[in-house]
Amino acid sequence: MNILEQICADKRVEIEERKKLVSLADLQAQAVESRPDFVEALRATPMGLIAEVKRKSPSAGLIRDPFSPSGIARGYEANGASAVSCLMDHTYFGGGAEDFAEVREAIGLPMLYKEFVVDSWQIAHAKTMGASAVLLIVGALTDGELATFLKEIRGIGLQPLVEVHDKEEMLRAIDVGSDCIGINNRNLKTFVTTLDTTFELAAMAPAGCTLVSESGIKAPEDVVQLKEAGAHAILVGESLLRETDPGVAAAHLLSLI
Ligand SMILES: O=C(O)c1ccccc1NCC(=O)[C@H](O)[C@H](O)COP(=O)(O)O
Repeated sequence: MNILEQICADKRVEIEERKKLVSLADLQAQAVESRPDFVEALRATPMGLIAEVKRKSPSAGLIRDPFSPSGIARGYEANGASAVSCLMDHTYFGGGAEDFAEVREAIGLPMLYKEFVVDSWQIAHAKTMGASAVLLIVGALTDGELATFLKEIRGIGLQPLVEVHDKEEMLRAIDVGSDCIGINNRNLKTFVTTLDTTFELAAMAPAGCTLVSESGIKAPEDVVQLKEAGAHAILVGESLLRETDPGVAAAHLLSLI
């Protein structure tokens, strides 16, 4: 089993346990305020920045300690981020609902529910948490699951960010009608990370689609190259979180755009 399969297998068990405490119907019955538009925010500047809040990852290990989700997110907001991605997974990324709620309270930017979605429960949960967008990883889903989850996310007024890593996944994302596609430069099976993934796949994105380049983005020059390749936005975590002031690092990353 590769790491993505392992995370998703564990996630299915976790969600079954969580459903025993809060059912899908309970989540769907909760009244929720509408949240700011994620895609509109990404398209409002020459290069949208989705800045990530995560403590650790399987590829990088511990990234930042001590860790203040709200402090980091406020820094991102003050320094030009368009949206914040918050990791929901605790086991592998050290995140969770507490981090998401803390960030939600601290900032007004749209938030991405960055999770390994394998069950409709998570989509309803994203809405109750105040997310604007939900990640769907094509490599972790069947075509049927992808279509169902995409419809459910849109049906409750949220926006799907559909993540791909190769040509076949890009075609699957397009076939199902994705209009916001994230090209992950990291192979989630091997952890090999190269911006060439975006350079190779960007031209496949349909006209009108919002294109996000994800992972391994470190320097202002990377951002210029990704924009030239057709990316409208970038998703960045580790390179910001390893700096003393992640907000200032975010501003620097966008400094050549
Ligand atoms: O990053 C990992 O190790 C990882 C492993 C398995 C599944 C997902 C994983 N990462 C998710 C991401 O791709 C990143 O959190 C995101 O794109 C930001 O990447 P980076 O700027 O390189 O932190």
